Amino acid sequence: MDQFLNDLPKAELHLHLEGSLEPELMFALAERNGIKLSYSSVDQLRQAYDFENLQEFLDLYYQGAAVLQTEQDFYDLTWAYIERCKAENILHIEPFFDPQTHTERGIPFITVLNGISRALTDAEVKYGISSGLIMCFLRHLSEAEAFATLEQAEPYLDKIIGIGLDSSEKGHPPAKFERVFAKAREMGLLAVAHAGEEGPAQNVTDAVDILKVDRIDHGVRAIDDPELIKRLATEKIALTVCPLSNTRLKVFDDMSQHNILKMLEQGVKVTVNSDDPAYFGGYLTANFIALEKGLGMTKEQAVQLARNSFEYSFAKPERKLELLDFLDRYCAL
Ligand code: HPA
Ligand SMILES: [Zn+2]
Repeated sequence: MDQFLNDLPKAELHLHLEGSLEPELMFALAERNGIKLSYSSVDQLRQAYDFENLQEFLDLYYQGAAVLQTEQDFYDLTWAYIERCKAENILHIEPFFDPQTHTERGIPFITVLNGISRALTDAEVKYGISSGLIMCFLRHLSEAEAFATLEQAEPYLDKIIGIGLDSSEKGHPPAKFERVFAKAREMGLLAVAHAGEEGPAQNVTDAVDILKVDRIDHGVRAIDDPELIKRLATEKIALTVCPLSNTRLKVFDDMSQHNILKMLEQGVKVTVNSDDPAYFGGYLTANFIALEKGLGMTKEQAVQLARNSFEYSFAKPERKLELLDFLDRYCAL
């Protein structure tokens, strides 16, 4: 089954590039850039990845991102993730990046964007992996700062397909970003938002009604509102669920408690994703394997989850058909 899940053609729709920064690369970049880390070794750093909640993770995640300085650093970060995609038969990706994490430290927006998008172009040319890049606003920062970030992105909209909303959900509800999401949608960008990860089901409803998102990131707390679950299913508003992230951040005590398969049975368009794999103990295949081990996910359910990842991706219609065809042919083997 592990090999079947690894080779299963799939897309990843919820992956923070900064969250794919492995400790080894963090140390290498720190050395390259003459930065002193507050951990003495890769092992010591890994041991610190023991989180009680989202905020404890975010504190380390922002600290780690400080080693990213040059365009080449952002290229190397992105390329390391693409090599994992190649190894796991991930054929389409829609990764997130957090420009404000970098611009706040004085790294120019264009340095970040160029490094990432050059790697995404190489992924297409070298491996045929298609992609769409999503720029996230940090919700603990102000609306004005989100507007300033959107303005910085404006000359480069050919390199960005959509906007997202991440960071601390508690205390920063979707409504805070209503106007900036409206502006971004007017500019032709698609929209997603983290909602219902640590926050209530109401945040999922508000992300749909107020931010008018095309997809919800996490969304697992929607289960608390049966009417919302029905609505997500009938309106085909997909959720990008991240099982290992949810157990590592104690959204669920144990994988056996996870509700992804329950939502799948209820007709919700759920997908599997890794979120921040360098911090949460595994990439996309590891998340599928965790569902098999912890929840008894069947092959048929795995295929449906992979199918959803293509169907609810933002890939162009021709590419979507091609991706679904890869999946059909794999299943016919
Ligand atoms: O899971 C997450 N939630 C919110 N913000 C994040 N930024 C990276 N990962 C996450
Ligand atoms: Zn996330």
